[in-house]
Amino acid sequence: MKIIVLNCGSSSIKYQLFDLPSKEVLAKGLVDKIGLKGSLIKHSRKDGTEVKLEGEILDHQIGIEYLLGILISEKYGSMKSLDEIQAVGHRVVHAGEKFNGSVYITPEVVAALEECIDLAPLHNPPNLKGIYSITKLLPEIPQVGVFDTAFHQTMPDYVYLYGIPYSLYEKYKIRRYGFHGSSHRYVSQRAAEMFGKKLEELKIITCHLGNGASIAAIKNGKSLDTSMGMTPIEGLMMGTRTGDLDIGAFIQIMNKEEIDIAIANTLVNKHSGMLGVSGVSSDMRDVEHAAAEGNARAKVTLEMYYYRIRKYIGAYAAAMGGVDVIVFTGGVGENDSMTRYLTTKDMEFMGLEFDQAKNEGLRGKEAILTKDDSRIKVMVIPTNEELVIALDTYEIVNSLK
Ligand SMILES: Nc1ncnc2c1ncn2[C@@H]1O[C@H](COP(=O)(O)OP(=O)(O)O)[C@@H](O)[C@H]1O
Ligand SMILES: CC(=O)OP(=O)(O)O
Ligand SMILES: [Mg+2]
Repeated sequence: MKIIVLNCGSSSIKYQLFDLPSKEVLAKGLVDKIGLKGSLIKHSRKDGTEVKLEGEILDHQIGIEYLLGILISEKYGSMKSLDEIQAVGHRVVHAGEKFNGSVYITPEVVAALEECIDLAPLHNPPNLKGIYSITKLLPEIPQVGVFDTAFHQTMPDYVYLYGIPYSLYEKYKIRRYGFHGSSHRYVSQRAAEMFGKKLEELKIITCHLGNGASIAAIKNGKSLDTSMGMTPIEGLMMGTRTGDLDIGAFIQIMNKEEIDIAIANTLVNKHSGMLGVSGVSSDMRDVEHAAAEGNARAKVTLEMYYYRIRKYIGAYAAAMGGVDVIVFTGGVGENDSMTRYLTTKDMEFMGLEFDQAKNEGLRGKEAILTKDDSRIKVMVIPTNEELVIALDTYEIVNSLK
């Protein structure tokens, strides 16, 4: 069965064409700078054929028309006709309290996701544009929604409630939801396989460190807690997002700078985090480079970044009454040996014996980074959110038959 996986962001679409059940990726690519100057598609096929096409891509639907065109083109395509596509799976960031798993998309599901726009104003609108576009372009094809929030719906009420008047939760569903659920789910399952134990018997801390970053405490296979909250701003310091911030400080900033809600939102989402503190970049490699050249603000940015992760690891170990595995994933977690070392060193007191020889220089592949007799294992597991989406889509579409 051929399945397209779409991850529609505000100005980009990441896509992959899967063959299931073989799990083979037949093609993948990125439509970038949608609605901006210099929009383009980068596409690559299983056999290594690559192509970069520039064109006017004014909106998501045009972007999807382009990518479908490439998928069936004679020169770069992987299919003879669009009739070969049997399902489309979408990453949708926010599904509120309605869904604790992936679902077949119906008009009712679309309406429920539209209701979540206020909870994720930056993410849900482009995700929905992907669904609207496929509904128009391929109306007969079943679509499945795979939600970032779904995996964390197991969090108990004392974890997800904020200390605000309860009526605000009742009226507006203001509570913690958590994100990156497909990634936390995937790497925790892989960690159990690599450990050779059942997921239901393990206490796992998963650190998803990409541009957006979150940590989860997964006890007996269920998400107990995660660092992101109602929005993907809470928790770790990220590329451009603040992470945890005193609301009093935020009110002061709005007051002193005389900024409105829209600007304040941009400030905490796009101009903060590593970019805001360092003044250099939101990209870990650039900040590390600047720090190595002696840039003091870049150095303190890195220290802040590592420290927050350590603090959450300690908190989650206590919350779960112990930890068996700590997993690193996402662009930073998979590639950056310095981050892995500085966030887990000196933890012998809790039974973690880090092995720097195994860590140094390791990039983008599965590995265990602790000494063989270390009670707690530290692992690197490259995430694969697209595969999770493809597998869920496959299962749901098969169950419809
Ligand atoms: N070799 C590397 N060393 C350090 N950081 C890296 C490396 N490769 C990628 N990164 C970092 O990973 C981050 C992007 O993570 P990624 O998971 O790809 O992002 P996204 O959340 O957009 O999917 C960037 O901060 C980037 O600097
Ligand atoms: C929810 C979220 O933070 O997603 P991303 O990491 O893709 O920005
Ligand atoms: Mg990612």
